[in-house]
Formats: sequence, C-alpha cells, structure tokens
Amino acid sequence: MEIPRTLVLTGHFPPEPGGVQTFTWELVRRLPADRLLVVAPAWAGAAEFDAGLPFPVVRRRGYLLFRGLRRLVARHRIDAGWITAAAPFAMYAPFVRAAGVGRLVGSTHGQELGWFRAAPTRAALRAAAGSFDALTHLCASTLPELEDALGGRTRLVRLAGAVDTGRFRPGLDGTAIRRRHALGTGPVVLSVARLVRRKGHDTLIRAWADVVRRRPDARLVIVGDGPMLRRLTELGDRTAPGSVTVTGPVSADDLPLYYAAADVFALPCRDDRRGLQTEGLGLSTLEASASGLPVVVGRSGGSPESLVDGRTGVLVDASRGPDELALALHRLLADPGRARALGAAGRRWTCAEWSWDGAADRLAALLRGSPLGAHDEREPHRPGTEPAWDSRIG
Ligand SMILES: Nc1nc2c(ncn2[C@@H]2O[C@H](COP(=O)(O)OP(=O)(O)O[C@H]3O[C@H](CO)[C@@H](O)[C@H](O)[C@@H]3O)[C@@H](O)[C@H]2O)c(=O)[nH]1
Repeated sequence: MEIPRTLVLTGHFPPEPGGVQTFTWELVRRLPADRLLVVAPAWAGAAEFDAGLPFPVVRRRGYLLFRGLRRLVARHRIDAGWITAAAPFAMYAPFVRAAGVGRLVGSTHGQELGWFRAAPTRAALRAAAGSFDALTHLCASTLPELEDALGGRTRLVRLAGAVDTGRFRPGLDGTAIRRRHALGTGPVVLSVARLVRRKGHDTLIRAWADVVRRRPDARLVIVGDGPMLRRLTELGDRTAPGSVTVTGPVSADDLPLYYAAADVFALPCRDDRRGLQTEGLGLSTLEASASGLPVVVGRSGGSPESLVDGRTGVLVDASRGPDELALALHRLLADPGRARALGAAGRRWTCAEWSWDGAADRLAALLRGSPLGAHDEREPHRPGTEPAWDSRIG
C-alpha cells in the first residue's frame, strides 16, 4: 500500500479509549509505518504505548496548534495530512496547508452535525472545509445534511469505522468477568461506551428497573468512563439495587471478555442538547455483533446503520423514555433462541461488511489522490442493502 509522507493530526489516540481513538488507531496501524508521523495529545501511559509503535508519535499538551508545525513538516518531508476529527480540528486545516502540506484529508464522526446545527460553529466549519481535498463521513443517512451544510466546498467521501472480527469473536471465555463482578449465572446485558449523556445510559438504567422485576436473576453491566460515571453508579444503586454494575474503564485486553460474558448488548443512544449531540455510527455496537451478541440500539444520527433492524438486533427510540427499550430487552431475555439467532446473524454481517483493511485502503487512496473504485462518494456504501448480502447473512 503506497501513501505519501503523511502527518496524522489527531486529538484522539490510544491509550485513551473512545470511538475516534479506535477509528484513528485501527486505520493508522494499517498504513505503511515508514510514511507516518502522528501528532497526538499527551495521555497517561502514552510513553509506554508509543514506545512499542513502528512510527513516531509527537505528544502535545492541550490543543494541537503549535509553532513548530512548519519545522516538523519540513524535517519529515511531509506531503499529505489527515486530520482525524473535523470537529474541532478542521480549524487547523488552513495552518496545516500554510505549513506546506500539499494534500489534506479530514474525517467527520457525527459530532459535526451538531456543529452545523448552530450558526457560529457552522460558519467556522464551512470556512475551514475549503482547505481539505476531501472530508470523510460515516453514514448514508447523515450524508444529505452534511452535503447541504458544506454546500460543495469540498468533496465528501464515505469512510466509516469497522470492527476487528479476530479480536471480537464468539467463543471467548467470559467466566472470569462474571466472577469478577459477581454476576451469577443469569442473563447479562452489556453496554460499552464513553459515559456521556447522548449514549442514553440513564434511560437504560430506568428500563432496567422494569426488566429486573420480571427477571430478578438478570444483571446489567455498563463499561466505560466519562463525566456520567458517578451519576450512573448512584442511579443504578437507587433504581435497581444489586443488579447494575458500572465498571469504569476496562483494559483493551479485557474488553473482548466483557462481550463474552454477556448475552445481549444495549446502546440506547439518542440525540442530546436539541440535536447538537448526535451519534455518528457506534463502533461498540459492531464489536458486540462481531462477538455474536444481539444488539438493542437507540435511533440517533447514523446509529441505525450499526445494525440490521430485526436481523442482527432491534432499533428503538430511546428519546421518548424507557418503555420501548425495556420491552425490547425483556423480549430478548425471554427468548434466548431468537437472541442467539440475531447474534449469529450479527457475527456473519460484521465479518462480511465491516473490514478495517478495506477502510484503510480507502484512506490510503484518499491520501494519494487516487480514484476510490467500487464505491464512489456520490453513491455511499449502504451496509446491508446489497442484494448479495442476504445470502451472506444467511
Ligand atoms: N478498552 C476500552 N475501550 C472502551 C471503553 N469504553 C469505550 N471503549 C471503546 O471506545 C469505542 C467507542 O466507540 P463508539 O461506540 O463508536 O463511540 P464514540 O466514542 O462516541 O465514537 C464516535 O466516533 C466513532 C468513530 O467514527 C463513531 O462510530 C461514534 O458513533 C461516535 O461518533 C469502542 O471501540 C469501545 O470499545 C473502555 O472502558 N475500555
């Protein structure tokens, strides 16, 4: 895979967990290491993490705009740039250009929709968009709004995340996780996400009070870190005492085992702050499907494209309260055969449709300025809609 010498400017990079971090990491590690320079924020444990990487990472404290950019670009003979999250880092695009970077690609993750829905940030993003050769987007369903907001200022190309189906797979042993959190032998519902409001964990815990009334042996496990950690822990203790575990952050090694310990995955995301916060796609939903779990997902932004409603899981509207979610969870727990069938279809679907290698090839082509081939930007790939897909999912 050929790429020009590329500067990756990112505000989201491991070991910090999160969706843009996963997206950036899974793509960067597939690009030719000798052509890369990554500029990322400082983070606890970053020095140990970076020491094992085959490409250099420059860590910066706070925001990434810095005086040495021009020098760095010259010293590493950088030809191309990738700004991994347009909100807010698109603002750097004119400076990156001015530092001598010839070709520039930026990626959007759903948050940009919120930026476009408010006048000041909309103007700022529109102004910066012209500095990119291409901006990437995640989903077919959110493309029209993005196109409209950008008004043709740059080319829009689909580049969605994917899932590592070797790391997340059925058949792993979740016993140690069940023991660690004293989950017993009943069904476990799992949620994995940064703990921010739009992920809908509060609605999940409220729904859980209803679920556990009918299934007292069921347990809810919420994995992740974020500003809602304490509130959710308290809400769980108050609403459904003894049946909700909020773990806080877990290690990358343990994460697949949490999926293995579970029977159902739930991410009842919803638009928040009057549409200023919206879901881009949902990588943890893909991880759950790859692990063979049925998924229950809330409708927000591109989230409907992270499952096949009725085939790999159930799409709910979590913005109207917990009832629809509680019913979907209850039905899955009451019918393990159906739950297993949805999970198995999810596994086949993610293996057939969601490949990081394919995404990395697309990114490499964008950085080179080569044609993209099969799926061009005006006809975005719509997972699950190809005629061939039905036979692959079985
Ligand atoms: N190891 C570990 N990983 C975690 C933890 N909590 C979350 N993660 C990981 O963090 C990622 C969460 O990604 P998303 O579910 O996609 O949500 P996001 O952080 O809001 O990401 C944003 O960008 C994504 C990439 O484009 C979008 O898919 C997503 O919708 C959203 O816009 C997943 O890979 C999940 O496994 C944790 O405690 N530990």
